[in-house]
Amino acid sequence: MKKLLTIAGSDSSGGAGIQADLKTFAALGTYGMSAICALTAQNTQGVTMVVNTPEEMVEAQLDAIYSDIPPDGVKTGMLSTSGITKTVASYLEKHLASPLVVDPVMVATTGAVLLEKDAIEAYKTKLIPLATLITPNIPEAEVLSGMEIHSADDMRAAAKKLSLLGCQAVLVKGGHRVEDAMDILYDGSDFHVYKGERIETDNTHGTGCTLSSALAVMLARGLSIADAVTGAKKYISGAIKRGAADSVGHGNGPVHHFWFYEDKWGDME
Ligand SMILES: Nc1ncnc2c1ncn2[C@@H]1O[C@H](COP(=O)(O)OP(=O)(O)O)[C@@H](O)[C@H]1O
Ligand SMILES: Cc1ncc(COP(=O)(O)O)c(N)n1
Repeated sequence: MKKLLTIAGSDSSGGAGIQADLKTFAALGTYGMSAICALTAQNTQGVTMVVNTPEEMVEAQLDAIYSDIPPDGVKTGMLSTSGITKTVASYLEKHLASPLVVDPVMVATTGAVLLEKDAIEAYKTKLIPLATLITPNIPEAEVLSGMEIHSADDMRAAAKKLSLLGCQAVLVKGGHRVEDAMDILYDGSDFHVYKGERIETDNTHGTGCTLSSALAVMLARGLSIADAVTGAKKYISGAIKRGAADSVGHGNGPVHHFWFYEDKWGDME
């Protein structure tokens, strides 16, 4: 059994962050672990409070995990501050022995800021160079690359530019483009285009977290980066479709993970 680690923030409403990551790991048949970098008081309508984890506690969680259960795959999500981003990067630089997916979470679907501005430099110089794959959405790719993205060609150019930061591959996610849900991967030599059917729904809370967790699972299982994206995209599309059919909360509802085994177990109502 593969063992997966998420280094991210907690979402009290269970739709994004650590909770989405652990649900994804479980649904895909792996053992999930977590190092919590921030607590958010959050629901489908917004974030009302954030408490950051002390940096020594972030390191203590990582030590507890790595000294006993070294993970086969790792993902990072909300790291909140420059200090936490640097702590995670310097720990992984010494201990990482598996694929790493970096989801550079900056803003929640509901609009709340989840990363302090001065952490961008630490992402670019310390964390991203360690990554197998980074998964910015369009606004995040704009911040990290310093260029505006209006077209698929711009997505390609940004992906190529971001790969120069030293990661192996870049997936620019197109969920924020109104007309489609097309993602573009640059794997260091070639571009791969993943065309998704756009599902009409506001229930997209947790899409990025879920996709990056599924990617970490696929990479831990030894798939190529291009095949890992195909697999993870299939998982997130199913989860968005199921979330669209069964709303939770009063705002941007979450995606649902039980679609993956619903045929077998039913929805247990
Ligand atoms: N309405 C949608 N229909 C289909 N796929 C979507 C939709 N919204 C997002 N996706 C897909 O979900 C994944 C996460 O993308 P995105 O929402 O852009 O990330 P983030 O949550 O980081 O903003 C991508 O593969 C994207 O194409
Ligand atoms: C703790 C936490 N981490 C990440 C996100 C981003 O979520 P999304 O997947 O919707 O971009 C979030 N809203 N909360």
